[in-house]
Amino acid sequence: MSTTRIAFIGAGNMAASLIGGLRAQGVPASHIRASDPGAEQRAKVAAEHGIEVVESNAEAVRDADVVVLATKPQVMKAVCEALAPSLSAGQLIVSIAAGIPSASLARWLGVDSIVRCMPNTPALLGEGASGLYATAAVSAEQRQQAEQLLSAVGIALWLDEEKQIDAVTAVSGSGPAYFFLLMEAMTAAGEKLGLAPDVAARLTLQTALGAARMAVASDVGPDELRRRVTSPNGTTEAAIKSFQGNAFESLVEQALQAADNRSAELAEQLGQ
Ligand SMILES: NC(=O)C1=CN([C@@H]2O[C@H](COP(=O)(O)OP(=O)(O)OC[C@H]3O[C@@H](n4cnc5c(N)ncnc54)[C@H](O)[C@@H]3O)[C@@H](O)[C@H]2O)C=CC1
Ligand SMILES: O=C(O)[C@@H]1CCC=N1
Repeated sequence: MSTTRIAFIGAGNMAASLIGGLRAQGVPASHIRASDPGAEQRAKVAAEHGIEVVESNAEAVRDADVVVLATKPQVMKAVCEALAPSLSAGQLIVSIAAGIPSASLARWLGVDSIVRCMPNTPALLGEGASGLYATAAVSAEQRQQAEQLLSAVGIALWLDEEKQIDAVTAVSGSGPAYFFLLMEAMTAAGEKLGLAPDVAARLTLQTALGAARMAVASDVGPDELRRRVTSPNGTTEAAIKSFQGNAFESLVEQALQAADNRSAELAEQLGQ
């Protein structure tokens, strides 16, 4: 990783999270370059992370070992077709775009070595969770390069089938937003119960942090940790009964299914 040169095509939210995580892990600014058409975005990411952010995608990929495609899925075809003539042999393509199949990327770019991955924004703090899938043409060394890139910013798990990327998108790619939604809802409910807004917010955030840290550190699963909070006939039981009476698990399953479906739909719509 220390000598690998990485180019990010698109310097938006997810790219900035990855860049921030890599910089925090000690990857030198001189080894990371990004491109983005937005002047404000270029200035922001350059200032925040001390890296060069250029307007031209072709310039960004010059001398890069790894090219990370980090634009929205909707512009990926145009971006790849315009970028194809600027790529060099041996460069590894890593796409973080939701939905877009590796076969489409390979066709648009004229490149076979593609790693599709689905990271998430906590990468910014080194707490990311990514699933990775490599096409058959990706060499062992390139697999290692991709894994090093993503494991520098959190956990990185290989998948056997490309289709599983849709499920990873539903669980961890979009997942931070589900927890943020729960935090928003708990804070609002705490306020309704009479807490000052900042008190409700701080208690909610610290509880989320504490619960996540406990779940990660514990040798028992979240089900047992939940049981330990739940006194018979107590307050937690009342709340959990209310959640379950309102089909909480089924709600979560339906939400993740919707994300998985949307990922497949993006592939159908945008992968042609
Ligand atoms: N935001 C998230 O939590 C996650 C996003 N992703 C994927 O990451 C990709 C980027 O998503 P975000 O960062 O959220 O979007 P974003 O909109 O914040 O970033 C996209 C960036 O691409 C730039 N861009 C547009 N056209 C371009 C072009 N022709 N050449 C170069 N750059 C161009 C935009 O100016 C923008 O800054 C998407 O494909 C998304 O599916 C994956 C995992 C999580
Ligand atoms: O919402 C999206 O489509 C992207 C992919 C996963 C998280 N954000």
